[in-house]
Amino acid sequence: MALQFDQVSYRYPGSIQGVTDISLKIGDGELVALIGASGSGKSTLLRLLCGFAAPDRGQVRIDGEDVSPAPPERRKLGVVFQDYALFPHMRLWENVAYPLKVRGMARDARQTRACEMLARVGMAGREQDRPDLLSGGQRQRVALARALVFGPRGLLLDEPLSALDAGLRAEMRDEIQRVQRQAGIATLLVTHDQEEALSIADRVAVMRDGRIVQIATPHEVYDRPAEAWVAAFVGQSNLWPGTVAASGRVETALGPFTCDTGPRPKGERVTLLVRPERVIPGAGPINGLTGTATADRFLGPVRRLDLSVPGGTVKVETHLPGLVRDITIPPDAIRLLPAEASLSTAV
Ligand SMILES: Nc1ncnc2c1ncn2[C@@H]1O[C@H](COP(=O)(O)OP(=O)(O)OP(=O)(O)O)[C@@H](O)[C@H]1O
Repeated sequence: MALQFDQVSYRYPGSIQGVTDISLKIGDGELVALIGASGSGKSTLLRLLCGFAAPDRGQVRIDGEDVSPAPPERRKLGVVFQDYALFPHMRLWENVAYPLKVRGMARDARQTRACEMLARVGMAGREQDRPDLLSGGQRQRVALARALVFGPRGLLLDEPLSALDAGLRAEMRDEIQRVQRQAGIATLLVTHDQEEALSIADRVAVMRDGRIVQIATPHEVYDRPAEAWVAAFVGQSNLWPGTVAASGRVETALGPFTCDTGPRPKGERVTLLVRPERVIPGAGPINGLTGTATADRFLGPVRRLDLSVPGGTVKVETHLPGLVRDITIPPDAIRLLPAEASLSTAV
Protein backbone atom coordinates (compact mmCIF):
# COMPACT_ATOMS: atom_id res chain seq x y z
CA MET A 1 0.00 0.00 0.00
CA ALA A 2 1.31 3.41 -0.91
CA LEU A 3 1.45 6.51 1.28
CA GLN A 4 0.99 9.70 -0.66
CA PHE A 5 1.00 13.47 -0.34
CA ASP A 6 -0.73 15.02 -3.30
CA GLN A 7 0.00 18.77 -3.59
CA VAL A 8 -0.45 19.21 0.13
CA SER A 9 -0.17 22.63 1.79
CA TYR A 10 -0.73 23.38 5.44
CA ARG A 11 -0.31 26.49 7.63
CA TYR A 12 -0.47 26.40 11.40
CA PRO A 13 -3.49 28.42 12.51
CA GLY A 14 -2.58 32.09 12.88
CA SER A 15 0.91 31.51 11.50
CA ILE A 16 2.71 31.67 8.16
CA GLN A 17 4.69 28.54 9.03
CA GLY A 18 3.88 25.11 7.68
CA VAL A 19 4.47 23.13 4.48
CA THR A 20 3.81 24.09 0.87
CA ASP A 21 2.86 22.07 -2.20
CA ILE A 22 4.17 18.72 -1.02
CA SER A 23 3.92 15.84 -3.48
CA LEU A 24 5.51 12.58 -2.41
CA LYS A 25 4.51 8.99 -3.02
CA ILE A 26 6.01 6.21 -0.94
CA GLY A 27 5.47 2.97 -2.83
CA ASP A 28 4.51 -0.38 -1.36
CA GLY A 29 7.54 -1.76 0.47
CA GLU A 30 9.54 1.41 -0.09
CA LEU A 31 11.48 3.25 2.61
CA VAL A 32 11.69 7.01 2.14
CA ALA A 33 13.80 9.09 4.50
CA LEU A 34 12.74 12.67 5.16
CA ILE A 35 15.62 14.95 6.05
CA GLY A 36 15.98 18.71 6.44
CA ALA A 37 17.11 21.38 8.83
CA SER A 38 15.28 21.97 12.08
CA GLY A 39 11.99 23.75 11.37
CA SER A 40 11.88 22.67 7.71
CA GLY A 41 8.54 20.87 8.12
CA LYS A 42 9.37 17.20 8.72
CA SER A 43 7.22 16.80 11.83
CA THR A 44 4.41 18.71 10.16
CA LEU A 45 4.36 16.17 7.33
CA LEU A 46 4.25 13.34 9.84
CA ARG A 47 1.36 15.03 11.66
CA LEU A 48 -0.53 15.36 8.39
CA LEU A 49 0.08 11.71 7.56
CA CYS A 50 -0.88 10.51 11.05
CA GLY A 51 -4.03 12.63 11.04
CA PHE A 52 -3.13 15.09 13.80
CA ALA A 53 -3.61 17.91 11.29
CA ALA A 54 -5.63 18.21 8.07
CA PRO A 55 -4.23 19.83 4.91
CA ASP A 56 -5.52 23.25 3.85
CA ARG A 57 -5.02 22.15 0.26
CA GLY A 58 -4.30 18.84 -1.44
CA GLN A 59 -4.85 15.30 -0.23
CA VAL A 60 -3.16 12.74 1.95
CA ARG A 61 -3.77 9.29 0.47
CA ILE A 62 -3.24 5.79 1.79
CA ASP A 63 -3.48 3.16 -0.89
CA GLY A 64 -5.13 5.72 -3.16
CA GLU A 65 -7.88 6.57 -0.66
CA ASP A 66 -8.11 10.21 0.40
CA VAL A 67 -7.75 10.02 4.19
CA SER A 68 -7.34 13.78 4.71
CA PRO A 69 -10.51 14.05 6.82
CA ALA A 70 -9.99 10.71 8.65
CA PRO A 71 -8.97 10.69 12.34
CA PRO A 72 -5.67 9.02 13.32
CA GLU A 73 -7.20 5.73 14.47
CA ARG A 74 -8.87 5.15 11.11
CA ARG A 75 -5.62 5.44 9.18
CA LYS A 76 -4.11 2.21 10.57
CA LEU A 77 -0.51 3.39 10.56
CA GLY A 78 2.24 1.98 12.74
CA VAL A 79 4.35 4.66 14.43
CA VAL A 80 7.67 4.49 16.26
CA PHE A 81 8.85 7.57 18.14
CA GLN A 82 12.26 8.53 19.45
CA ASP A 83 11.33 7.95 23.09
CA TYR A 84 10.06 4.33 22.77
CA ALA A 85 6.81 5.13 24.61
CA LEU A 86 6.51 1.59 25.97
CA PHE A 87 4.13 0.99 28.87
CA PRO A 88 6.47 0.43 31.88
CA HIS A 89 4.06 -1.73 33.87
CA MET A 90 3.39 -4.19 31.03
CA ARG A 91 5.47 -7.19 30.01
CA LEU A 92 7.08 -7.00 26.60
CA TRP A 93 4.55 -9.28 24.97
CA GLU A 94 1.73 -7.22 26.48
CA ASN A 95 3.29 -4.04 25.12
CA VAL A 96 3.49 -5.53 21.66
CA ALA A 97 0.01 -7.04 21.92
CA TYR A 98 -1.59 -3.76 23.02
CA PRO A 99 -2.72 -2.63 19.53
CA LEU A 100 -4.36 -6.06 19.10
CA LYS A 101 -6.11 -5.74 22.45
CA VAL A 102 -7.50 -2.35 21.41
CA ARG A 103 -8.76 -4.02 18.25
CA GLY A 104 -10.53 -6.71 20.26
CA MET A 105 -8.36 -9.78 19.54
CA ALA A 106 -8.63 -12.64 22.06
CA ARG A 107 -5.82 -12.98 24.61
CA ASP A 108 -4.29 -16.26 23.37
CA ALA A 109 -4.28 -15.16 19.77
CA ARG A 110 -2.70 -11.81 20.57
CA GLN A 111 -0.07 -13.38 22.79
CA THR A 112 0.93 -15.76 19.99
CA ARG A 113 1.06 -12.95 17.47
CA ALA A 114 3.03 -10.65 19.82
CA CYS A 115 5.58 -13.38 20.54
CA GLU A 116 6.02 -13.98 16.81
CA MET A 117 6.65 -10.27 16.29
CA LEU A 118 9.14 -10.15 19.16
CA ALA A 119 11.02 -13.03 17.55
CA ARG A 120 11.06 -11.15 14.26
CA VAL A 121 12.84 -8.21 15.85
CA GLY A 122 15.37 -10.43 17.63
CA MET A 123 13.72 -10.37 21.06
CA ALA A 124 12.69 -14.03 21.42
CA GLY A 125 13.01 -15.24 25.01
CA ARG A 126 12.36 -11.80 26.50
CA GLU A 127 8.56 -11.89 26.23
CA GLN A 128 7.95 -11.85 29.99
CA ASP A 129 10.43 -9.05 30.79
CA ARG A 130 9.41 -5.50 31.56
CA PRO A 131 10.76 -2.51 29.59
CA ASP A 132 12.97 -1.18 32.39
CA LEU A 133 15.26 -4.21 31.96
CA LEU A 134 16.02 -3.29 28.36
CA SER A 135 18.68 -1.20 26.65
CA GLY A 136 17.63 1.66 24.38
CA GLY A 137 18.18 -0.45 21.27
CA GLN A 138 16.11 -3.32 22.68
CA ARG A 139 13.29 -0.93 23.55
CA GLN A 140 13.26 0.33 19.99
CA ARG A 141 13.04 -3.27 18.74
CA VAL A 142 9.98 -3.76 20.92
CA ALA A 143 8.49 -0.46 19.75
CA LEU A 144 9.02 -1.60 16.16
CA ALA A 145 7.32 -4.92 16.88
CA ARG A 146 4.38 -3.08 18.43
CA ALA A 147 4.10 -0.75 15.43
CA LEU A 148 3.98 -3.69 13.00
CA VAL A 149 1.97 -6.25 14.95
CA PHE A 150 -1.47 -5.25 13.67
CA GLY A 151 -0.50 -5.28 9.99
CA PRO A 152 -0.55 -1.49 9.49
CA ARG A 153 -1.04 0.14 6.10
CA GLY A 154 2.18 2.12 6.51
CA LEU A 155 5.01 2.63 8.97
CA LEU A 156 6.15 6.01 10.30
CA LEU A 157 9.47 6.24 12.08
CA ASP A 158 10.02 9.56 13.86
CA GLU A 159 13.70 9.91 14.78
CA PRO A 160 13.63 6.32 16.04
CA LEU A 161 17.35 6.05 16.71
CA SER A 162 18.32 9.51 17.89
CA ALA A 163 18.37 8.52 21.57
CA LEU A 164 20.89 5.74 20.93
CA ASP A 165 24.69 5.99 20.95
CA ALA A 166 26.55 5.88 17.63
CA GLY A 167 27.48 2.18 17.61
CA LEU A 168 24.01 1.00 18.50
CA ARG A 169 22.49 3.38 15.97
CA ALA A 170 24.43 1.77 13.14
CA GLU A 171 23.38 -1.70 14.29
CA MET A 172 19.75 -0.69 14.74
CA ARG A 173 19.47 0.97 11.36
CA ASP A 174 20.41 -2.30 9.71
CA GLU A 175 17.82 -3.97 11.89
CA ILE A 176 15.11 -1.49 10.95
CA GLN A 177 15.90 -2.00 7.30
CA ARG A 178 15.78 -5.79 7.67
CA VAL A 179 12.44 -5.77 9.50
CA GLN A 180 10.96 -3.17 7.13
CA ARG A 181 12.01 -5.21 4.08
CA GLN A 182 10.57 -8.36 5.59
CA ALA A 183 7.29 -6.61 6.36
CA GLY A 184 7.26 -5.12 2.84
CA ILE A 185 5.57 -1.98 4.09
CA ALA A 186 5.62 1.64 2.84
CA THR A 187 7.73 3.50 5.39
CA LEU A 188 8.49 7.15 6.08
CA LEU A 189 11.56 7.69 8.25
CA VAL A 190 12.14 11.17 9.70
CA THR A 191 15.71 11.63 10.75
CA HIS A 192 18.35 14.25 11.54
CA ASP A 193 21.04 11.71 10.77
CA GLN A 194 22.02 11.97 7.12
CA GLU A 195 24.16 8.86 7.28
CA GLU A 196 21.12 6.96 8.53
CA ALA A 197 19.03 8.35 5.67
CA LEU A 198 21.62 7.59 3.00
CA SER A 199 22.37 4.12 4.29
CA ILE A 200 18.89 2.62 4.62
CA ALA A 201 16.48 4.61 2.46
CA ASP A 202 15.40 3.65 -1.04
CA ARG A 203 14.85 7.35 -1.67
CA VAL A 204 15.59 10.49 0.30
CA ALA A 205 13.31 13.54 0.39
CA VAL A 206 15.10 16.74 1.37
CA MET A 207 13.02 19.51 2.96
CA ARG A 208 13.86 23.18 3.08
CA ASP A 209 11.59 25.93 4.37
CA GLY A 210 8.42 23.85 4.19
CA ARG A 211 9.06 22.48 0.70
CA ILE A 212 10.61 19.34 -0.68
CA VAL A 213 13.59 20.49 -2.76
CA GLN A 214 14.74 17.06 -3.94
CA ILE A 215 13.47 13.49 -3.93
CA ALA A 216 15.96 11.00 -5.28
CA THR A 217 17.98 7.91 -4.45
CA PRO A 218 20.62 8.40 -1.74
CA HIS A 219 23.32 8.17 -4.41
CA GLU A 220 21.72 10.89 -6.52
CA VAL A 221 21.11 13.21 -3.59
CA TYR A 222 24.77 12.94 -2.64
CA ASP A 223 26.27 12.93 -6.11
CA ARG A 224 23.81 15.15 -7.98
CA PRO A 225 22.22 17.46 -5.43
CA ALA A 226 19.52 19.70 -6.87
CA GLU A 227 21.04 22.82 -5.37
CA ALA A 228 24.02 24.00 -3.34
CA TRP A 229 21.96 24.00 -0.17
CA VAL A 230 21.31 20.25 -0.50
CA ALA A 231 25.01 19.63 -1.17
CA ALA A 232 25.93 21.55 1.97
CA PHE A 233 23.27 19.83 4.04
CA VAL A 234 24.12 16.27 2.99
CA GLY A 235 27.73 15.44 3.69
CA GLN A 236 30.87 17.57 3.42
CA SER A 237 31.33 19.79 0.41
CA ASN A 238 33.42 22.41 -1.32
CA LEU A 239 31.10 24.96 -2.90
CA TRP A 240 32.57 27.76 -4.97
CA PRO A 241 30.79 30.36 -7.07
CA GLY A 242 31.96 30.44 -10.66
CA THR A 243 31.20 31.58 -14.17
CA VAL A 244 31.28 29.53 -17.34
CA ALA A 245 34.22 30.95 -19.33
CA ALA A 246 33.96 28.61 -22.32
CA SER A 247 32.71 25.13 -23.06
CA GLY A 248 34.51 22.85 -20.56
CA ARG A 249 35.98 25.72 -18.55
CA VAL A 250 34.79 27.61 -15.46
CA GLU A 251 36.39 30.63 -13.77
CA THR A 252 36.42 30.89 -9.98
CA ALA A 253 38.26 32.89 -7.33
CA LEU A 254 40.56 29.86 -7.00
CA GLY A 255 41.41 30.02 -10.68
CA PRO A 256 40.07 28.28 -13.78
CA PHE A 257 38.80 24.69 -13.68
CA THR A 258 38.32 22.22 -16.50
CA CYS A 259 35.02 20.35 -16.16
CA ASP A 260 31.91 19.35 -18.06
CA THR A 261 29.86 22.52 -18.54
CA GLY A 262 27.13 20.78 -20.55
CA PRO A 263 24.99 23.10 -22.63
CA ARG A 264 25.53 26.11 -20.33
CA PRO A 265 26.34 29.29 -22.25
CA LYS A 266 29.45 31.38 -21.66
CA GLY A 267 28.85 33.85 -18.84
CA GLU A 268 26.37 31.69 -16.91
CA ARG A 269 26.87 31.89 -13.18
CA VAL A 270 27.13 28.55 -11.41
CA THR A 271 28.14 26.90 -8.15
CA LEU A 272 30.91 24.32 -8.31
CA LEU A 273 30.53 21.32 -6.01
CA VAL A 274 33.49 19.13 -5.18
CA ARG A 275 33.17 16.48 -2.49
CA PRO A 276 36.31 16.47 -0.29
CA GLU A 277 36.96 12.77 -0.88
CA ARG A 278 37.18 13.43 -4.63
CA VAL A 279 40.14 15.80 -4.16
CA ILE A 280 43.35 13.89 -4.87
CA PRO A 281 46.49 14.76 -2.88
CA GLY A 282 49.43 15.30 -5.25
CA ALA A 283 50.11 17.32 -8.38
CA GLY A 284 48.26 16.44 -11.57
CA PRO A 285 48.15 17.58 -15.19
CA ILE A 286 44.94 19.63 -14.89
CA ASN A 287 43.00 21.36 -12.12
CA GLY A 288 46.02 21.38 -9.83
CA LEU A 289 46.26 23.69 -6.82
CA THR A 290 48.94 24.27 -4.21
CA GLY A 291 48.36 25.48 -0.69
CA THR A 292 49.00 25.10 3.01
CA ALA A 293 46.98 23.00 5.44
CA THR A 294 45.35 25.21 8.07
CA ALA A 295 43.58 22.27 9.74
CA ASP A 296 44.37 18.56 9.71
CA ARG A 297 41.91 16.39 11.64
CA PHE A 298 42.53 12.68 12.16
CA LEU A 299 39.18 10.87 12.31
CA GLY A 300 40.37 7.25 12.30
CA PRO A 301 39.60 5.95 8.82
CA VAL A 302 40.16 9.36 7.18
CA ARG A 303 41.89 12.69 7.62
CA ARG A 304 39.96 15.87 6.96
CA LEU A 305 42.13 18.82 5.91
CA ASP A 306 41.47 22.44 5.12
CA LEU A 307 43.95 23.56 2.50
CA SER A 308 44.34 27.30 2.13
CA VAL A 309 45.00 28.08 -1.55
CA PRO A 310 45.15 31.44 -3.34
CA GLY A 311 41.54 32.64 -3.55
CA GLY A 312 39.97 30.29 -1.01
CA THR A 313 40.01 27.04 0.95
CA VAL A 314 39.73 23.46 -0.27
CA LYS A 315 38.40 20.75 2.02
CA VAL A 316 40.28 17.51 1.42
CA GLU A 317 39.50 14.07 2.74
CA THR A 318 42.12 11.38 2.43
CA HIS A 319 43.23 8.19 4.12
CA LEU A 320 46.86 8.80 3.11
CA PRO A 321 49.39 10.02 5.69
CA GLY A 322 51.92 12.79 5.08
CA LEU A 323 52.06 16.46 4.23
CA VAL A 324 49.48 17.69 1.72
CA ARG A 325 50.48 20.71 -0.38
CA ASP A 326 49.61 19.91 -3.98
CA ILE A 327 46.16 18.65 -4.90
CA THR A 328 44.33 17.75 -8.08
CA ILE A 329 40.61 17.96 -8.72
CA PRO A 330 39.63 15.52 -11.48
CA PRO A 331 37.24 17.16 -13.96
CA ASP A 332 34.60 14.51 -13.32
CA ALA A 333 34.68 15.34 -9.59
CA ILE A 334 33.24 18.78 -10.34
CA ARG A 335 29.45 19.17 -10.46
CA LEU A 336 27.94 22.40 -11.63
CA LEU A 337 24.87 23.50 -9.68
CA PRO A 338 22.69 26.58 -10.04
CA ALA A 339 24.29 29.79 -8.73
CA GLU A 340 23.38 30.42 -5.10
CA ALA A 341 23.15 34.04 -4.01
CA SER A 342 24.33 33.26 -0.48
CA LEU A 343 27.61 31.90 -1.84
CA SER A 344 28.60 34.96 -3.82
CA THR A 345 31.06 36.14 -1.18
CA ALA A 346 31.71 32.81 0.47
CA VAL A 347 34.70 31.66 -1.62
N1 LIG B 1 2.12 24.36 16.69
C1 LIG B 1 2.72 25.19 15.85
N2 LIG B 1 2.24 26.44 15.65
C2 LIG B 1 2.84 27.30 14.80
N3 LIG B 1 3.94 26.98 14.07
C3 LIG B 1 4.47 25.76 14.23
C4 LIG B 1 3.91 24.80 15.12
N4 LIG B 1 4.65 23.66 15.06
C5 LIG B 1 5.63 23.90 14.18
N5 LIG B 1 5.53 25.16 13.67
C6 LIG B 1 6.41 25.79 12.67
O1 LIG B 1 6.26 25.10 11.43
C7 LIG B 1 7.51 24.97 10.77
C8 LIG B 1 7.81 23.49 10.54
O2 LIG B 1 8.02 22.87 11.81
P1 LIG B 1 8.29 21.32 12.00
O3 LIG B 1 8.16 21.02 13.44
O4 LIG B 1 7.46 20.55 11.04
O5 LIG B 1 9.82 21.23 11.54
P2 LIG B 1 10.83 19.99 11.67
O6 LIG B 1 11.52 19.90 10.37
O7 LIG B 1 10.12 18.78 12.16
O8 LIG B 1 11.82 20.50 12.79
P3 LIG B 1 12.68 19.63 13.87
O9 LIG B 1 13.72 18.92 13.07
O10 LIG B 1 13.26 20.70 14.73
O11 LIG B 1 11.74 18.72 14.56
C9 LIG B 1 8.55 25.65 11.65
O12 LIG B 1 8.73 26.95 11.17
C10 LIG B 1 7.88 25.67 13.02
O13 LIG B 1 8.32 26.77 13.77
